[in-house]
Amino acid sequence: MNNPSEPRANSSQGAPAALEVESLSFRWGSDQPALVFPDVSLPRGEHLFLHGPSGTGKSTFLSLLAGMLPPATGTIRLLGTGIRQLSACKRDRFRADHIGVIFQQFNLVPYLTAEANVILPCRLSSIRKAAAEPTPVLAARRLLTALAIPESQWQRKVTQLSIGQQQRIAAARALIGAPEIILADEPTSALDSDNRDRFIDLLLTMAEERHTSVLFVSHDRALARHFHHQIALGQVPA
Ligand SMILES: Nc1ncnc2c1ncn2[C@@H]1O[C@H](COP(=O)(O)OP(=O)(O)OP(=O)(O)O)[C@@H](O)[C@H]1O
Repeated sequence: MNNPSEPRANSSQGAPAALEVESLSFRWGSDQPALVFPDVSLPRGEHLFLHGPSGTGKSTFLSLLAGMLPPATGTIRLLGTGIRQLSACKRDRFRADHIGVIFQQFNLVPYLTAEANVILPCRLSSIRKAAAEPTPVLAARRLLTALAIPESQWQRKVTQLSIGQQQRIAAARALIGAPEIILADEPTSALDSDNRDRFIDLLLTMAEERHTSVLFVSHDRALARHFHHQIALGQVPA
């Protein structure tokens, strides 16, 4: 393990941390137990591996961080912005501009081609579009190539692709336009070992080059060695 540790307090010359979480909890219903999450402060450009048994709330945590669920208690700041203090419209804009999310269920647009799905964030955000160099189409093709999606598949609807190919399309969509934060929920669950290693290499190389912060959720503890920090979510609530 490469010096795994709790993510440390932000230290980069007063710049806001990529991610700051304090006293966060959530309840799926009034009859459901509270999910209680650890405090996290992840500096810009660093990456964090999150693991824990099934049902401990890893996906819920990512949805809270992405501003898609309202916490019961606590605060979440992304790049210094209180995500829940934004209006719904501004929150959507913030997410589109600054966060690449890889959902466990991929959330691809079924009637769009593989290439069009990857380009989508550039249609939703002028910041992502400007950062997708030299053009969104060429940036998308470069990512598809790097993730070993054959050119013959690029113009096919995503529903016609294998599950492992769909997961790599979802990964490319999160990476395009170099968002400052990547939230990845089990992003390698459907990949064979070659494709898993290729994706982690690409993700962490891009993170290094672009100073991107990554929160990577996985059951596979063997992957933790690739990341600066790791934390575990504790017990499945009774
Ligand atoms: N949409 C939902 N409605 C009600 N309860 C939910 C919902 N999604 C998750 N839960 C509950 O919240 C708890 C945490 O679920 P979550 O999916 O966040 O865990 P997880 O650690 O990501 O699990 P896994 O590793 O199996 O993906 C579980 O008890 C689950 O039943």
